[in-house]
Amino acid sequence: MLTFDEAIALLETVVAPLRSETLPIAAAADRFLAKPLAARSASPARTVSAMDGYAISGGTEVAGQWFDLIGENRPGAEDPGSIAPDQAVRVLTGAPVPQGADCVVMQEYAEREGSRVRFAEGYGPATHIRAVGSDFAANDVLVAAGERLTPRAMIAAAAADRAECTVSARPRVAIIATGDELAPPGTSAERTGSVPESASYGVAALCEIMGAKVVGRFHGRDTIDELERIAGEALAIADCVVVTGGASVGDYDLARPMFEKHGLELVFGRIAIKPGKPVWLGKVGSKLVLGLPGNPSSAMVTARLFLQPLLAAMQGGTIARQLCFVPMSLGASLPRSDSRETFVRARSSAEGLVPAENQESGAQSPLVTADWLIRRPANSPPAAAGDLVLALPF
Ligand SMILES: Nc1nc2c(c(=O)[nH]1)N[C@H]1C(S)=C(S)[C@@H](COP(=O)(O)OP(=O)(O)OC[C@H]3O[C@@H](n4cnc5c(N)ncnc54)[C@H](O)[C@@H]3O)O[C@H]1N2
Ligand code: MOO
Repeated sequence: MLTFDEAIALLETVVAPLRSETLPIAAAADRFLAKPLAARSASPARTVSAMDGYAISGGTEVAGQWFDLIGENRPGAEDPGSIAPDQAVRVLTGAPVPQGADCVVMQEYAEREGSRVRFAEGYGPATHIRAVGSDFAANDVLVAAGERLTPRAMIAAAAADRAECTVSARPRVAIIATGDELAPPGTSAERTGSVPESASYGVAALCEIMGAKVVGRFHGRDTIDELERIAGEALAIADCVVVTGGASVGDYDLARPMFEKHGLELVFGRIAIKPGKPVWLGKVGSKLVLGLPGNPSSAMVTARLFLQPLLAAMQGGTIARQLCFVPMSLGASLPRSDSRETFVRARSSAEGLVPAENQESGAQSPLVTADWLIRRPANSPPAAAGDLVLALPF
């Protein structure tokens, strides 16, 4: 069996960024940039005040000295003017400072008398002046290709002063849940032996959060004819097909066979991880097919570990960014781990990461609060509260 890292390396070889499109900045939130976004001009474009106060020269050493107040600069003022050493200009936050000024004194320190102003001791050492280009220079790349336009990055994107940007198209994903026993939520109690189909709901939500568009949802019964037909329909409408269940070695595990007629080329199958051993990846022409185990915890863990990086990479994002495991402190102990590399579902708390009690692949209720995955190498010894572990937001 492959290791997790070997499987991810293979995934990286088969995923390519999709087509791109140009959008108005306002419509590009949450999308991945396909072309770098460079600043049209510097920010600030002129040297400006960071406070409401008075621009003077003489720095922070002139407490008590009177200055002649010769004018006022507001944000947007076209001509910043200039001052001599005994003069001051009233400035508002964001206003250009006059030539010759080297300090803005906050108005809380000012004493005004007619058209004169002086300042109390202690107004320094900050000069409250933002130098031209101190945030970024003209032509600086503010958002690199492959970055996502998060709410934070949207600020920088708009600050670049461009009306449009070029982003990757949203991957179209079709999801197929396989299994005779599955029933849509709300109908399972009506049929003895059925279980609510849950795995695809987590997968679909993850797709949306990752910027993909879910273009089809299918439920396939465990007959090869029906599954082959559904596989064909899903491949026709999607860039990526995710199939849940039927991934293991049982007589009715048809997730891979259903794509064989369509020309499936396997990229990897069966990984030495727990949960998620049966996860597999294939290609049908330019389309990717990801097979997730049916057990809901396994499906969600493998969606996080494989589908999330895959969707990012289809949009030009980096896989490493999606799999950045960070050192975290354990909030409770962990037993010795299995002979497979293990991804422990845990919830964050003020004490550190607390592993969920139920680590069964079929468990569903712990997923609500398990917001981290702890990565444990195969055969790890027991770990105690306070120990550092590597973990990934889940
Ligand atoms: N002899 C072996 N048996 C199993 C092995 C093995 O190596 N040898 N692997 C086990 C592992 S690990 C996993 S994980 C499961 C996964 O198997 P499948 O992907 O084939 O999943 P199914 O058999 O279709 O279903 C397993 C389980 O999950 C429920 N399920 C399936 N789909 C959904 C869904 N969309 N929503 C909710 N629940 C779902 C299904 O009813 C079963 O209970 O195989 C082990 N077996
Ligand atoms: O590897 Mo399976 O996903 O543990 O139950």
